[in-house]
Amino acid sequence: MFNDRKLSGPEALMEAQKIAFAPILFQCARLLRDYGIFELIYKNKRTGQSVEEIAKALNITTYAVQILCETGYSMGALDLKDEKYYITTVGYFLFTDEMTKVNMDFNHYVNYLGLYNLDESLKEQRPAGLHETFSKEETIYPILSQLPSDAKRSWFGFDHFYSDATFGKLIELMSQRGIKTLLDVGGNTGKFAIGLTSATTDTTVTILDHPGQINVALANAKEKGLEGRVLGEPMDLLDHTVAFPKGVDGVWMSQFLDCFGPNDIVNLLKRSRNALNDNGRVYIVEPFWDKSNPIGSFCLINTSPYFTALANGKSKMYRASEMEKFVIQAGLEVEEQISDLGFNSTLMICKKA
Ligand SMILES: C[S@@+](CC[C@H](N)C(=O)[O-])C[C@H]1O[C@@H](n2cnc3c(N)ncnc32)[C@H](O)[C@@H]1O
Repeated sequence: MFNDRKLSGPEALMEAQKIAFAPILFQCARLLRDYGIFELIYKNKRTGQSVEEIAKALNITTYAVQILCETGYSMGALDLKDEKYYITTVGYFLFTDEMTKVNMDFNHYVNYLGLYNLDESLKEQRPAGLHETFSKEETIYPILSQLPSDAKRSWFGFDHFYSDATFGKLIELMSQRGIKTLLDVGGNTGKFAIGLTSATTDTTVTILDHPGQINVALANAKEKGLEGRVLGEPMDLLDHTVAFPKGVDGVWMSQFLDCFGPNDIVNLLKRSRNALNDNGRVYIVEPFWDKSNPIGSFCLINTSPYFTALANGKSKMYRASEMEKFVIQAGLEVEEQISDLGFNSTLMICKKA
């Protein structure tokens, strides 16, 4: 998928340099965006902008403009002709594309410093980057709502960008299934629970998550007049001795199982199976990277090291074929798979085997 084009030796060596200098390109691209340089050059796309014009318009030094624009030129985001900078399509996407923006913010504010500790994280199977930057907790999840404001905004921005893109279609699908009782495991700030209960008259959704997230979800539900239909049970979902509430029509897990390693996934699926009534189903929503387009696969594969260094040291973005094995190990079987939901997501509907 990624290596179809044959490169000449010099082209391959240039690609290798882009990787070797990736952190520098990344930081310069971010500041070209955040200082408004890309936008200014775009607005003056016919005439181009000199270093002096950019420095004057944005009230920054000519030295800063030179440093950032020269790196911008080297990465293919800017063109330089007759001492004037012009924006390229890559530069245009770097400051206008929403996916690029959430990825960049997530990588800067959440991942950048902690990724320095990827080595120990991999060897010691713990999020050493989290421990060096934000918290000594075992995983990032209990402290999500206490992260520094930029990190918190970027984490939730990243999470919501990818799940919001699927929720419209998923709510439409799920509201037609006649579900009365649903557990939303890892329901986060309640976006799906609120969406589904708003689209139906008799569905009740119980969110299982850390207390910080449940409090936010219940407050959000109350604001929409949905108290009593969106409920919450705070729990540490990694404590596999605690059963989920039983006799439900469905267990919903959206962008949740990728937060765990294989053993925990199988245990969570077993507990989900035990919660179902006879006709109940487990609904898994994941952006599997083997079911995605090349841009989606690239983003998903490169999200995995965040799980290693910052989130928990054990999990990753999975392939659908890996998840199918976990489903079988938990005594379930895949009844139906619906792909191409929003941003490369797949809904896997599972019943008791
Ligand atoms: C990536 S978010 C997914 C949120 C939401 N389902 C969505 O589709 O956007 C994972 C959620 O799982 C929760 N979570 C992860 N590990 C947990 C644990 N051990 N106990 C309780 N909640 C946990 C997190 O707090 C977070 O709300």
